[in-house]
Amino acid sequence: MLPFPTHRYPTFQPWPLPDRQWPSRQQTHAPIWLSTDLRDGNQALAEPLTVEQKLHFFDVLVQCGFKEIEVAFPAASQTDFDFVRRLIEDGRVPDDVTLQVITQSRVDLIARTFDALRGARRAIVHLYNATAPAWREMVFGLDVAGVTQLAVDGCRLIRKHAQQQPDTEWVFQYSPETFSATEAEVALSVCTAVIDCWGPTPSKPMILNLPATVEMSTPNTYADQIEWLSRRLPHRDSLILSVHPHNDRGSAVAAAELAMLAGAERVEGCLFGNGERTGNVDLVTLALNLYSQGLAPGLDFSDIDTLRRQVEDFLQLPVHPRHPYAGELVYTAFSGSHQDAIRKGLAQQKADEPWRVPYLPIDPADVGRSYEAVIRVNSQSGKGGISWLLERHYGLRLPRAFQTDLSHRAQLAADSDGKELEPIRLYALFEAAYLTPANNWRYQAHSLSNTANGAVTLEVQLLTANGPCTLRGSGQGLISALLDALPQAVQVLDYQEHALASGSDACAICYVELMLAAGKRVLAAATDADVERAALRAVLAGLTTTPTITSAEAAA
Ligand SMILES: CC(=O)SCCNC(=O)CCNC(=O)[C@H](O)C(C)(C)COP(=O)(O)OP(=O)(O)OC[C@H]1O[C@@H](n2cnc3c(N)ncnc32)[C@H](O)[C@@H]1OP(=O)(O)O
Ligand SMILES: CC(C)C(=O)C(=O)O
Repeated sequence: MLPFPTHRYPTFQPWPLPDRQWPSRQQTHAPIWLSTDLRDGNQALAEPLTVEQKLHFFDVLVQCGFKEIEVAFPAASQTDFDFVRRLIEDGRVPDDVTLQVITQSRVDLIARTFDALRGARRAIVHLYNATAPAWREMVFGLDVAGVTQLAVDGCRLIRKHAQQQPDTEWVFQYSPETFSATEAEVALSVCTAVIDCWGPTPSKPMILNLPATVEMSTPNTYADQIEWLSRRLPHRDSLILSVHPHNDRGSAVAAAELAMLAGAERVEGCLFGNGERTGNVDLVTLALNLYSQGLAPGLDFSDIDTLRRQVEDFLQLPVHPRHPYAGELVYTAFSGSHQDAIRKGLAQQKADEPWRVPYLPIDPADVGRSYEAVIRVNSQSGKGGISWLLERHYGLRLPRAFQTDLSHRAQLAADSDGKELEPIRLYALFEAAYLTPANNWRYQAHSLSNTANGAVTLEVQLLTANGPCTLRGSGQGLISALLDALPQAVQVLDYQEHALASGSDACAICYVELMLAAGKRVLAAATDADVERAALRAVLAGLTTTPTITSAEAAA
């Protein structure tokens, strides 16, 4: 890289718009969407789609709810031409969907474009030519008047062909390609010439599409360009102002959003941001950004995973795991404090109230994602996430001391495994630490009877290494009777129980935190179909099991 890149990359000069209005506007509705997956997206593939693939992709786009779909550059290849014919001849275009095709301003290409569209109910013919200085000088060898003439000639020719096929409802679209790199006055004069040539009316508007063919500047600068032009264009009420942002600087979505505030009524882009170089603007992100602000996007992405897989399959390109809304990892929290907040948020979120769950911009369920994927555990995770997973998958509602203790065990396991801990692994850690007594004697049976003074007496049969043995005690309840029966001094610091999901053999779980002799704190648990047995077995399991918590952990 150059130490001083000033001369190689001159700073982009914004168009002058000191009284810009767009920063204080708010988006109130979705734009008209145009999917150019089958044209701009397709032209960016190493292996462009076949007719069959395009047909399938077209159906997917229709299912998403697109009403305008740029399906081809029909004059570019036989495949594109045949595809347009198949759509029309096989009657595959729903009545509320309009086909769009693109052409350069060349006599033969325009003629072939109209041949491809013969018999279409309604079609948008999209004419483009670049207008920015580098393209004028290096590509066309033309001055401003020359590129203006190229556009006007194309417009006239399109009108002539349209008149020859009067059964189709024609819509004209013009793009000053490289608009955002064009000088303000040049963009205005070329667009004005084309508008005057076509003669749109409010009832028969034309589409004026203003591409950021190469993203040249910050999104606010693009928005200024859109507002600057929008205010000066003739016949503004007869124009549908459209934008077509590319993502060279990684800010195409922001550029489209600000452009809409600045007056754009229509957005052209691709699913998941496919397209030339760094891609076209991602329509999924744009639409779901609107959705997350309470605006109906008019596109349906309620099964985002299926859509993502379909598109990956068509394009043979992966969608990044962190792609907004659609990536495999975007509804997943690994880090402890995020997991804790999400778990608390999900527990408190009510179905019919505004979405407030921390760290999740939308409810994953709205796009068909499951809650299971929200929290995953690795060495960066804390007790909140671990508890949430054990609750989701095994119905365990861990008391706080267990959460803290198990999270330390999980940290050690994650460090030594060197990978994510699945719920089954977490349960195994829980089982080994608290459910599996490390002592060599086992509960066999018990009997509990009430005494006249409201107390209870308890008899517990154990099987020890030396044979059967019976413990006897009495107290105000089951646990105090058991403590009375035990030969050693034991204190129960915490006792909690809850029912487990029906259908399992074990229908209750008891958790105990015990204080043994010499200040040793122990955690133990037991599951059982009978809650009394679960309680007794939990305390008995704790007497010699290894799980201990340090005083620092206990304080936490
Ligand atoms: C930004 C965009 O995405 S615009 C859309 C771009 N999409 C595509 O190009 C995909 C399909 N294109 C193609 O298959 C081919 O380019 C074709 C079939 C359209 C044309 O092919 P060819 O004529 O063989 O060649 P090629 O593309 O190299 O032609 C460039 C010529 O077109 C001219 N040209 C480029 N754009 C335009 C335009 N909008 N209007 C008129 N002429 C144009 C160039 O100046 C150049 O002219 P020259 O040959 O006199 O120097
Ligand atoms: C022709 C236009 C709309 C285009 O594809 C672009 O500028 O990227």
